[in-house]
Parts: sequence; C-alpha cells; structure tokens
Amino acid sequence: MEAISGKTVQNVFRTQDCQPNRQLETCHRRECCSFGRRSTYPLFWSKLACAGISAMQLYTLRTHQISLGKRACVYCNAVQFVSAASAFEKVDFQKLQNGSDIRGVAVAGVEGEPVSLTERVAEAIAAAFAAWLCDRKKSDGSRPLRVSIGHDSRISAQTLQDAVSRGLAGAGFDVIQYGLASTPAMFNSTLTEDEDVFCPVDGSIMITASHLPYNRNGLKFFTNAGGLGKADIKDILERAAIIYDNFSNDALKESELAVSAAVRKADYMNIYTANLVEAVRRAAGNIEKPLEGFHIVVDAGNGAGGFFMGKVLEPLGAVTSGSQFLEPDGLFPNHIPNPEDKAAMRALTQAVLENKADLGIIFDTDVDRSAAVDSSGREFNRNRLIALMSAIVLEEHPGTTIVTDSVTSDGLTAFIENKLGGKHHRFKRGYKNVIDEAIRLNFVGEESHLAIETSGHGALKENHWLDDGAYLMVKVLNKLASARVSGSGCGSKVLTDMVDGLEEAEVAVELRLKIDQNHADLKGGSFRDYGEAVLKHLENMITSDSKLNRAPVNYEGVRVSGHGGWFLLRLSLHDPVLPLNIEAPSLEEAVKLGLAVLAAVKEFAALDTSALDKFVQGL
Ligand SMILES: O=P(O)(O)OC[C@H]1O[C@H](O)[C@H](O)[C@@H](O)[C@@H]1O
Repeated sequence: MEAISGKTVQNVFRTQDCQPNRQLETCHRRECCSFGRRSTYPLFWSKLACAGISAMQLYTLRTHQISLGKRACVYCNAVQFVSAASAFEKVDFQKLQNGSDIRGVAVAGVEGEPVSLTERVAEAIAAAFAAWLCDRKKSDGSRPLRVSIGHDSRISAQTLQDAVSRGLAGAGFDVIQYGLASTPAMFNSTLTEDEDVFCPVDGSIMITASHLPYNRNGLKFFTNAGGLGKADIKDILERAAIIYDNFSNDALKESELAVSAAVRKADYMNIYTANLVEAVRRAAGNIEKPLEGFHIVVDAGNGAGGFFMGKVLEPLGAVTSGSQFLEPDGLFPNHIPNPEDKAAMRALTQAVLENKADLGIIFDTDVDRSAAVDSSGREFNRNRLIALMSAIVLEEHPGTTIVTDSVTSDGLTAFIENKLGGKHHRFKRGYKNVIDEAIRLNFVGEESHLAIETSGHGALKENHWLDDGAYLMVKVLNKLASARVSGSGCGSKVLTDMVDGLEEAEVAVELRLKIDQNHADLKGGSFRDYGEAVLKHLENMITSDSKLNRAPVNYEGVRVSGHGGWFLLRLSLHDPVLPLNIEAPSLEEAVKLGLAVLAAVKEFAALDTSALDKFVQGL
C-alpha cells in the first residue's frame, strides 16, 4: 500500500467538481407526459445517445415522483441549452472502462493521479445506467423501476453513493441504499423476493474498486441476468458522455430535489447473510450450530467482509477469536484486502497459527474473492483453492467440467482429470470470461458447475453463476460441517486431504513486462498491437526450439511446455503489460524457460524486460 501523508489524508475529502459557469436560458414547460410513465427521462437520454442530437437541440425531460406508489401525474420540465459547450471539465468516459467494470480515481492527493471519477461523472453514469435499464425493463405501472446501491469501505464511498443516487433519482427511479455491502449481495438483491427490503430490484450498483489503492473507486452493475458485460459498459459510458456534456445547473438541482423522495434505506446484508447461514445448516442436515467447536478466523483487511464473522460464522456456532481487520477502513491501514497479495496472506496465516485456529478465511475488499488457510498454515489459494473447490464440486457432480483462467498449472489439470475424474477447461484470464465460458459450455451441452480463477473469483452454477467469495467459503464450511456430522473427519485436515495429490511446482513466478506506450518503436500504434506482435514473434521462435512445445489447446497468449515446466506470455486484460507466468521443478529449469522468452522478446525496444533480466540472472 502506498504511504499516505497527513496532507494527502486532509485532501482526500476535497471534492473534485468544478462549478458550472455557463449561461442557461431555461424555459419550464409543465405538461402531463402521455408516454411511458416512469421511463420517460432515461429513454430520452438513451435515444439522444444513439441519435447524437446536438446540445443546441436538447431538452431534458424530468419525471417527478409525488409519493411512492401513488403518482397520478408525471410531468416534464424542459430545459433548453443555449450553449453546446460542456459546463464541466472534459472527461474521456471510455477511459473509465475496465473490462466489465468502471474504475477511476475518486480521491485527490496522489501525485500523477488526477481525479477522473468525480461526483458529476458518477451521476452521469448512474443516469446512463437508468437509461440502459429502461431499454430492457419496463415498469409494470405499479411502481417505478428501482435500483439498489451498495458500497465497500472506501473513503469516497459516501460521496459517490450520493452522486449515483442523484443520477438515478433524477431519472425517475426509486433508489434503495444498502450502505456497506458486498458485490455478490448486490446481485442477489435483483433475485430476492422480499418487499420489506424493496426486493427484487430491477438493477443494482456496487461502488467498489476491489483491491485497488484507497484513492480509486468504481462501479459494478447487475440485473437479474447477472453482471453487465464489456459491451454493456461501453454502451453505458457512451450514454454517460452525452448526458454529462449536456448537464445543466437546473437539471442537477432537480436531481438533488428528486433524491429525498426517491431514496429508501434497507438492511439487505441481513437477508443475504441469513441465506448463507441457511445453506450451511442445510448441508449439515439442518443442525442449528454445525460449526460448534470449530475455531475459524476471518481477515477482512478492513474491507466490507467483516460481516462474515458476526453474521455467518457466529450464528453457526464457530469460535472466531483472533479474527482481524474487520472494521471498515478505506485507508486499508493493515494490508490490502486481496487474497493475491502476499502480505495479506501472511497476515492471515500468522493469525491462524497464533490462535491455533482450524481455518482462516480472507476476502478482498468487496467480497467477490476469497482464499483460506488450513490449521497448519498452508494456503488454499490460487491453484490449491481451485483444486479444493474442484474436489468439492466434483464430489457433487462427478465428471463435470471445471473452467479456469489461463494461468493455472499443468499440475492442476492432472489433479482434476486424473485424481478427480473431471475435465479441466483452461480458458482465458478474467472472471467474466471464465463465467461466460462455463455458461456457454452448459448451453452447448457440456456440463459445467464451476468457473474459477486463480485470483480467487469463483462462481457456481447452483449460485446463479455469481462470483461470490463468501459463497465459496460457505462451500468449504459445508464440507467441514458435513464431514464431522458423517464422522468422516474433523478440522481442516478434511480439506487438506482433499487436495492431496496436487502437484505443485517448486518455482512459480509471475513477471509483468511493461510496454512503454510512448516509445518510438510503437510507431504510433496501440500497445495491444505491439503486444500481439511480441506474442507472434515468440510463437515463431518457439517452433525452432526442439525442447519447447506449444500447448495444443490454448485460448490466450503463448503457452509453452518444456524443461519439466511451462510458461505463458499473454497480454494483460487492462494494462500495457505482458504478464509472464513460469512454473518449473527447479530454479535452473525456470531460468531456461525465462531465457527462451527473453531471446524472443529482447528485440522489442518498447518492452521493459528488466524483471525478466533480473530473474534469469538469479537476482
Ligand atoms: O490481465 P491482468 O492484468 O493479469 O488482470 C486480470 C485480472 O483483472 C481483474 O482484476 C479481474 O477482476 C480479474 O478477473 C482478472 O483476472
């Protein structure tokens, strides 16, 4: 985690908005809208987005709520712009896309990282999501469309929640705020049937930037069909850019007024966690406290996952003393909440050993990822976590296909296929990619029940293909509890035994080789094209080395086996980086693989190979 100076901390709450200074000529027309009662405004915006109407021609339509459920008349205020110039700082909305999420800098104070996710930007994106949703869902007339909002522990959470609420309320939506929540809970709120917590919602927004540093934040979107994909996010950002460019002072004020009528608060985490508790009780044969006598520590890294101790483990009877960093603190003062972070895993392991616990559980900031540690301090992380989850799922669904990301080991394939009798389908990196691939396989007739990444994202068919770190841990707890009930084992040894036979490489490294986007060698092209050229060249070089073999089936980058191990060079999903994974039985053999890559890539001047240089020199 970056060091945070006192000055930075003072700065972090200074918001980023600039005040509009443009002259507006407003003309309010009050009229009853004869079309779509609640969806008027978003639909209008979405049409604008598609038609590319100029700001000179714009009229914003605004629907207002009179009272919940009793809105006899919807009226529109038309605000005519006299200037096409945006009142706010120019924003490149497409740059905020991070795969199927939106991510940006939300807090000022870090040098070289100007704020990009301002309140106004967030408001425009929320209004754009409303427009997008209106194109897909129609209100049945009994109530307005509604969207739930949750957030993780970041210090910009509250400000962004307010902005997102304004964007939705201004679009005529009902807004249900859940406060501190997990990403998977937000998806669940689109499925739950419970009017007490205003569910099901028509859409849901989670405000989070996962494990990124404290100054970042972002948005994830859900409907009852799951998380939105890349194309949806692109669409929403295109709409948001138009909305933002045409914001007026009056429209913004009206959103502020609309908020108080539109916002409801609900404790949805109670419902979500009760379902998790119920799942473990059911698996143990409806015992009230199936974890009685188990000592389990939780490390939430000061993210949103602290609920797991008090609302899941304790009702199930587990002893939880020694759990740590459960209080939400968006400056993440202890370690980054991220199972991929070595310091985070060390902290959990230490807590398990010091407390002589049976199991340790760790979550990322928004609880869509998790990992565990057994009583001896061995990690269930990366390939070992996938092996454990595969063993659990294959017991329930013999022969099923396990879909994983591309950086999984050859040892994992052997374990899944030879020991467990399943099929390993190694696909691409990216949680959305593996989930979508598992759904596709089922669709074409190949049964798959688990899609899981080495990052700790894992989704089960039985849980609506939702990547839910808490649900993964519930499956682990089910195993612990049911093994004791059936007398087949006690403590985390049950779990450790399940991954017995998984071969793990002596050396496993990931080196991230940066592409300098400003380097002349790119010749004005994109880093992606450059990266592809590096990969093509590597592929050609490999064919002339008899000790190396390209993987016969491969979906991403160049994967090669040789010297008793393997390597994969691929393009990062998001960054101008070529990540290189090497696994081998010894350092010597890993270096041989590294040298083969180095020989092929060294002529690419814009590629920073210093990490690989150091590795092959044994530094
Ligand atoms: O391609 P990389 O830079 O290694 O990043 C890949 C990772 O990006 C994000 O963090 C996604 O949430 C992960 O699902 C994905 O695995």
